[in-house]
Amino acid sequence: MSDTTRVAVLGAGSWGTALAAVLARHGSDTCLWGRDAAQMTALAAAHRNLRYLPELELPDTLAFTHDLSRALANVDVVLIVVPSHAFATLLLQIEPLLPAQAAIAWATKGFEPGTGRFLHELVGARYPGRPAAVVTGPSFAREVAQGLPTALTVHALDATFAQQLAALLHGPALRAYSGTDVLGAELGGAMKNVLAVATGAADGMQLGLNARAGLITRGMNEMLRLGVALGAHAETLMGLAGLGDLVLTCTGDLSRNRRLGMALGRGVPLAQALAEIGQVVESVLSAEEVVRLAERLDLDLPISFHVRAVLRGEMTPSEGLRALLAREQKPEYPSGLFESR
Ligand SMILES: NC(=O)C1=CN([C@@H]2O[C@H](COP(=O)(O)OP(=O)(O)OC[C@H]3O[C@@H](n4cnc5c(N)ncnc54)[C@H](OP(=O)(O)O)[C@@H]3O)[C@@H](O)[C@H]2O)C=CC1
Ligand SMILES: O=C(CO)COP(=O)(O)O
Repeated sequence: MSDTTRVAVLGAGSWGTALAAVLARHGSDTCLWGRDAAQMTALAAAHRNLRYLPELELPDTLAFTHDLSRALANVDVVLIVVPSHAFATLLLQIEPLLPAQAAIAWATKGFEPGTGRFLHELVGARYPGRPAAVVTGPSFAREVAQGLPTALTVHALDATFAQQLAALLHGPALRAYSGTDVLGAELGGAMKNVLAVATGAADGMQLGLNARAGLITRGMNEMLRLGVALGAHAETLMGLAGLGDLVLTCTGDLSRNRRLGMALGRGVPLAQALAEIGQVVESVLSAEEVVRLAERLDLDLPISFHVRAVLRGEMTPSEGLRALLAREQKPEYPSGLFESR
């Protein structure tokens, strides 16, 4: 990459806006793209994202556009931050516009809906051989926007690219680590959203702190079981991309997935809870894909399974909880660490 890296951030929601501001502040030549022309004009005029992140004053050096070809002209790196349901379509849209050498990164947490495919699989299939990286870790956009200390991690098969992208993000209040376990990093970020619905629901039902800790720990076990079976490295899942983000999302009320669980636990219908949150809540789609992957591998992931059932409206949170508590008594690790069924 040249001295000043040109980055296009695609997706002008809360996380795309926060990441674009960080990149611009830390010296990258950054352009933020959003699909809504009126919103992008308003953003450029106010130098704030009044809809998604009103508290953040955006740096003067950040450019804005709703024109994809303008956003992608001569870029070194494209960073995709749209919700997972929009990811595949956007990959298709950028194909004719992306410079041949540009690297592809994403901070989206989720899967391709309906297939269980990871986002790196979509990127790899469409752009074989390109440097590709996922940016993940425990990071509420609002806290990053406020300049509060945050640790992120960037994983790419190409360690040099992971390190280069981490260096672009890294700054006084943002520690960016790097690694090469793309699958593990993606799985952690997607699965913690599903597990946060469970802890949120328990908290919404006022089941206490013991229940919360039990669900987080047994949820971590599910993440490890599925991750290791898929080929993830356990240490990735025990790090920022897994445990770190699981703890944040299961305990932090800024989490939309936790808030969804809390609302469901209080008896609020799903549609009403989603409307009140008013932003993307990835667990609704990810729960389907986590269970799909587990079934493919013949793994029993009871918390994830019951979250999916509650999100499908097949059972209430209290029925889900009763079913979890009624499971047979057994050793904590029946067939060795991370391999229990
Ligand atoms: N917010 C956070 O703290 C973090 C979020 N993430 C992840 O980042 C991803 C994006 O989340 P976040 O920014 O929070 O979501 P928000 O709900 O804040 O914003 C979603 C953004 O995506 C845009 N969008 C929706 N559909 C499309 C589409 N089809 N094409 C283009 N743009 C689209 C929306 O545009 P419009 O306004 O026009 O609808 C909006 O700008 C998610 O996968 C999330 O899990 C990861 C880490 C932290
Ligand atoms: O991924 C996040 C923090 O790391 C944001 O979590 P929510 O999507 O639940 O708000």
